Order: sequence, then C-alpha cells, then structure tokens
Amino acid sequence: MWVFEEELDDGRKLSDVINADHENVKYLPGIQLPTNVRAVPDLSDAVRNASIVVFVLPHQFLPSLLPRISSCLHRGAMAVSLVKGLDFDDEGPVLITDMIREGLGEDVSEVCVLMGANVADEMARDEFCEATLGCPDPEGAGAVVQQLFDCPTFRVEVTPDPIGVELCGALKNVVALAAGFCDGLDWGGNTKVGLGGKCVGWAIKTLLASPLTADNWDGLRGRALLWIAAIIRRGLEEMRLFCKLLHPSVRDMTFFESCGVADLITTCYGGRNRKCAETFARAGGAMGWDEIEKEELGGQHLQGPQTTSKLHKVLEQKKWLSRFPLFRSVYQIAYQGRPPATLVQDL
Ligand SMILES: NC(=O)c1ccc[n+]([C@@H]2O[C@H](COP(=O)([O-])OP(=O)(O)OC[C@H]3O[C@@H](n4cnc5c(N)ncnc54)[C@H](O)[C@@H]3O)[C@@H](O)[C@H]2O)c1
Ligand SMILES: O=P(O)(O)OC[C@H](O)CO
Repeated sequence: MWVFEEELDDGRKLSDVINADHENVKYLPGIQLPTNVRAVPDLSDAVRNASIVVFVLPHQFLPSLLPRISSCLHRGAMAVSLVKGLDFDDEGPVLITDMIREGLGEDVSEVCVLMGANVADEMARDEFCEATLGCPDPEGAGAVVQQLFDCPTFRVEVTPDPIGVELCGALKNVVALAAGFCDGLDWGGNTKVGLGGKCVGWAIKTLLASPLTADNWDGLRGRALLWIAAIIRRGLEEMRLFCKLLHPSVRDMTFFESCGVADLITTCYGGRNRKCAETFARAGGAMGWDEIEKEELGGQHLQGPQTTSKLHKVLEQKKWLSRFPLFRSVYQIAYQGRPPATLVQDL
C-alpha cells in the first residue's frame, strides 16, 4: 500500500509507524491493520508489477501521481477507483475514471469504480455494509474485482453502469452539504434524533411517490416529513436528472443500489461533508471551508465543496442552472455568501 509520507508530531514517519505498530495513527487511529498490509512510501515501488491497482485518495492529488504510476504496472493491469469526486475541463465534466484511463493509457485494460454507503471507520470495525462495483464487463473484470473485495461483512454487487455508479458517488457529497446546512440551522433536528432509519426510509419512499409541489407541500409538512428527507429526496432527484442529461445510458436501478440512495442517506447522516457543512452554517459565514476542514478533520479532506464548485461550472456552461435549484443553492451558500436559511427557498 502506497502511503503519502508524513512526519508525525513526535518526529516519526507515518510509514514507519504503520509498519511497526500496524496502525495508521493519523488517518485511522485505534484500528489494528492486518500484518500483511505494508506501507510503502515510494509510489513506483508500491505499484511495480501490480496487476490490480486501487485508487483511494482525495481526487485533487490524483493528477500529479498518475505519471509516476504509468509504466510501472503489469501490462494490462486493472484499476479500481474508490474516489468520490468530479473534475472539470474546458469541454465539461471529467470523470475520475477517465482521468485514470487517460493518465495510465494502455497500461490498464479496465477501470472499474467501487462506491457505496461505506464510512471508513465503521468499515474498519468490520460492521456490515454493501457496495456497488460499476464495471463495463461484469462477467469478466467485474467478477475478478468483486471476488477481491467481497466478504461476509462487505457485500459487493456488480452492475454494468460504471458512469452511473461514479456520478452517484461524486454528487451525493453536494447533497450532504445541504443536509449539513439543515443540521446547522437545527431544522428537523429533534425529529431526526427521535426517528430511526425505518422512518427515514418511509419518508423517502413517501416523497419518492409524491413529488414535492406547491400544492402538496403543506400536506407533506403536516405529515411531519423531515426537512432532511426533503433534501435527500430533492438531492436524489437532481442527481438522477444530472446523470441522465449527461449520460442517458445511466440506469435507473443504479440509484437504488448501495452507491445511490444508501450512500446518500449514510453521507447525509454520518459523513464528514455533512459535519463540516453543519459547522459552516453555525459559523454564520465566519469560517471558510479550509479553516473548517483543518479544525474538524485533522488532516483529512472534504470532497463536497470542490465537487459543488465544479458541478456549478458544468451547470452554468450547459445553461442547466434553473433545472437544479438544490445544487445551485448549495453552491451559492457554500461560495457566494447566501444565507443557509434560504436553502429551500427555490425548491
Ligand atoms: N473516508 C471515508 O469514509 C470514505 C468512504 C468511501 C469513499 N471515500 C473516498 O475515498 C477518497 C479518499 O478519502 P479518504 O477519507 O481516504 O481521504 P482523507 O480525506 O482522509 O484524506 C487523507 C488521505 O489523503 C492522503 N494525502 C494527504 N496529502 C496528500 C498528498 N499531498 N498527496 C497524496 N495523498 C495525500 C493521505 O495520505 C490520506 O490517505 C475520497 O474520494 C473519498 O470520497 C472515503
Ligand atoms: O465522510 P464523507 O462525507 O466523505 O462520506 C464518506 C463516504 O463517502 C460515505 O460512504
């Protein structure tokens, strides 16, 4: 496993600590790693002759690494991306898997994505969860990668819709910011604490069955549906619309897989993007994203704000802003000083 080398406060190197104590004290403290996981600080050494390479790092670091990986891999190697992000160039949105494909060229035969409701520390404690593997060749490369990851506490389903899976993983972080704004405003907070997952599921199912319109809004509110459920439903709707507009081949079923609605709910309740957006709303404009990230995450990185900004560029470029009121509002709150309390104004 390649580890970006860092010097810890006590002067030791992170890779030395991982190899000696089998614990990543900076990014996954308190979790004992298997002894066969070896931290290798030299990237070329870590990937040399690999037949499968797994990418799991904040996407902003990827471009500088790809040239150092290219030509070290076993020819025809497969790549798997766990990166939940989105990039953008002059032509429009760039998928992280396309960035990997372009960066590694003919060195890789297939690039798959693995996304789902997978909060890292819960997984590290071996709590049960599911994930969706998006692979254009489910019977071939998909079956091999599924076998690599699937185990009794981590069930992996394969779908031939890698683009849908990847876009879900990136876009849910934007909705998570909206959920965090809600929490920072104390909207529906008591309701959220008082109700369990079943009620959230019921609320989403009800909302999916009855689109939110001016006519039924009061009725829905009267039935005590959660603010957060409305945000999640709207978010899912905009995620789906964006995917379909950009890639009409994206499958509806993908939104019901772990990478879709499950990851969306998990992130809107337990993720770092939600947590930092709550802090952002509570600070009332006094704290920027970099400061919040530093204060709340101890060296980890948010994907939501960057993805929101890149997504906004795409919506602007394609003149789709009016069709995505939630995504647009999240951007305006996150970057243009719009008050978080106006989040649902345009919905
Ligand atoms: N943490 C989760 O619960 C989780 C779950 C599923 C998917 N993901 C996705 O996985 C990706 C990585 O997230 P994460 O939580 O592991 O990372 P993170 O946010 O914890 O960021 C820390 C990671 O970045 C690396 N890093 C720091 N500076 C670097 C540099 N200059 N160059 C290269 N690497 C550097 C660190 O070594 C560490 O691995 C993201 O796209 C995230 O959305 C995260
Ligand atoms: O902590 P977040 O917000 O990056 O979300 C973590 C994972 O993506 C949840 O599946």
